[in-house]
Amino acid sequence: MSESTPAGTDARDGDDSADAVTAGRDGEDPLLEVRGLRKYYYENDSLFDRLLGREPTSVKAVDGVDLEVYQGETLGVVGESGCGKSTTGETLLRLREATDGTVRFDGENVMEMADDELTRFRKRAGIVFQDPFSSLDPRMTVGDIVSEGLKIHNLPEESPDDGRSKREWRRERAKELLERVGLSADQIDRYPHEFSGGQRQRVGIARALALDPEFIVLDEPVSALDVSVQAQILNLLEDLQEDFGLTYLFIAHDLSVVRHICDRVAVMYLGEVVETGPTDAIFESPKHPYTEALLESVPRASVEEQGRRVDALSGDVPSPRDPPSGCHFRTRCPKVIQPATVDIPQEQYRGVMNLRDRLERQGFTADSVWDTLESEHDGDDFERDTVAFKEAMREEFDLAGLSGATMDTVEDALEILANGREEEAADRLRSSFASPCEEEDPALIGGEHAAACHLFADEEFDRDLDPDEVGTAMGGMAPPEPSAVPDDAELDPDDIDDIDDAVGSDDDR
Ligand SMILES: Nc1ncnc2c1ncn2[C@@H]1O[C@H](COP(=O)(O)OP(=O)(O)OP(=O)(O)O)[C@@H](O)[C@H]1O
Repeated sequence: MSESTPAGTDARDGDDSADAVTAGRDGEDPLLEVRGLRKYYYENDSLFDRLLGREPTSVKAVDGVDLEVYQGETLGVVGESGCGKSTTGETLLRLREATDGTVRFDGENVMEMADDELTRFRKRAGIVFQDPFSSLDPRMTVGDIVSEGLKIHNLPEESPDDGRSKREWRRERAKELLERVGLSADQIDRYPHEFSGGQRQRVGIARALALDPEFIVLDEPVSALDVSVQAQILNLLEDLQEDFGLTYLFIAHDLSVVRHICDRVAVMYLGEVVETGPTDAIFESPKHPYTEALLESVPRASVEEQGRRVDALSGDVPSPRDPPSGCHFRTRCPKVIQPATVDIPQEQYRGVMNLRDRLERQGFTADSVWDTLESEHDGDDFERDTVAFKEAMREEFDLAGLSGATMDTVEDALEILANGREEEAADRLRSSFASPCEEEDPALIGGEHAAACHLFADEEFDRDLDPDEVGTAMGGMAPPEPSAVPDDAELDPDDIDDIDDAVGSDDDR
């Protein structure tokens, strides 16, 4: 795949997708509009690599993202680590050059901005980074850190009328900003190491505010902080938004944080937006199985709730060096669609697909199973027993209890695998169990609350799915239902209010 792949060449960039993402606030143009954003990193791409005959590999960190953020709102971007959230934030600010796509800010194409235009954009759009420990230069005082942007932009343009030098003006401005974020002006000459994590993040926020921006990317601004300090920083961000009319893109992996600060949410998985909608809709009736699984993974407060917690997101996010074909989530999706010829319990279909994925993409070998069986064997004379091998595999992949032709195919594949022919075993499973989810990357459809999932591929979300169309293809599954929402996720709004009173208490100063 080349860097120059034009936007609009795959299913995700089709008309449906465009309709979905433009269905924002009625008649209002977004402050920030992102279309078909791609950022691929290239590895093994140096002259040295080429001399050694190594093929360059692309890491599709962001792969066709559409977003819009309206004036004064907070759009949350959530997803597990490695889904491309930070790369999206940094690329849309042009801190990284995009591989493809457009970003419009207040109607201007950011990707085409040069020199003065780009400088003006950088004043209007800022960023707060996740890690308050590494994002502040330890050799600079907080005053210099906060006023650095002013200096770079040569502000103030004219010397102040009151006789102060530009430097003195910047120092005063830094003091005002420190106070505005809940620190003391007296702390201006201190160094980052003299501050707590929460205080450092306040410094990072003051730095982002220095140029009077309209739009700020908040890249996991509270993830590195204790929960009580998180609430204080979230309150501060909300106050600042109100006072200065700020617009935020708020990146987080923690849905409980997003719920209380975001107006709308975009859920990312492996470089793509898989669901987007108003925050309440996302929490109360998630549509995408990935969003449902993320919600299930939100820590519950009460012991009772913890008992109900399920390990909804098993396995790791696949590598963006080799994303799965079709729907990227299909290798972990509990609702992956069965082909029309198969109708087995969904857990077992998931098990078959897990085995296939391990064989096809994760280098799973029969030898590793034999080694385990040997290590569990008591006596000296271990003999390879295919029956024991198949039994172990059935247990590992939830394959017990199958019957008929499905069982025959699985048993066949396990027999082939036991003989060390991994590729052939995968082929056997693929020929009978390939899912429609593997074929095409689903488009983001559904208007204001949109999802990219084959379960909804051709229809509006609120209709009943036609059983003839998906019928056995869904393995007897009902169409997705709204998930229970953990109302008591870690940050209760009441907690935030309570903690608000504590802002300014000694523990964070
Ligand atoms: N400079 C780089 N070179 C190669 N790959 C990269 C580079 N930067 C990021 N990546 C990869 O791109 C993918 C997306 O990374 P990104 O940091 O945007 O994800 P994220 O969702 O923000 O995760 P996190 O919450 O861990 O920061 C990851 O697989 C990451 O390893």
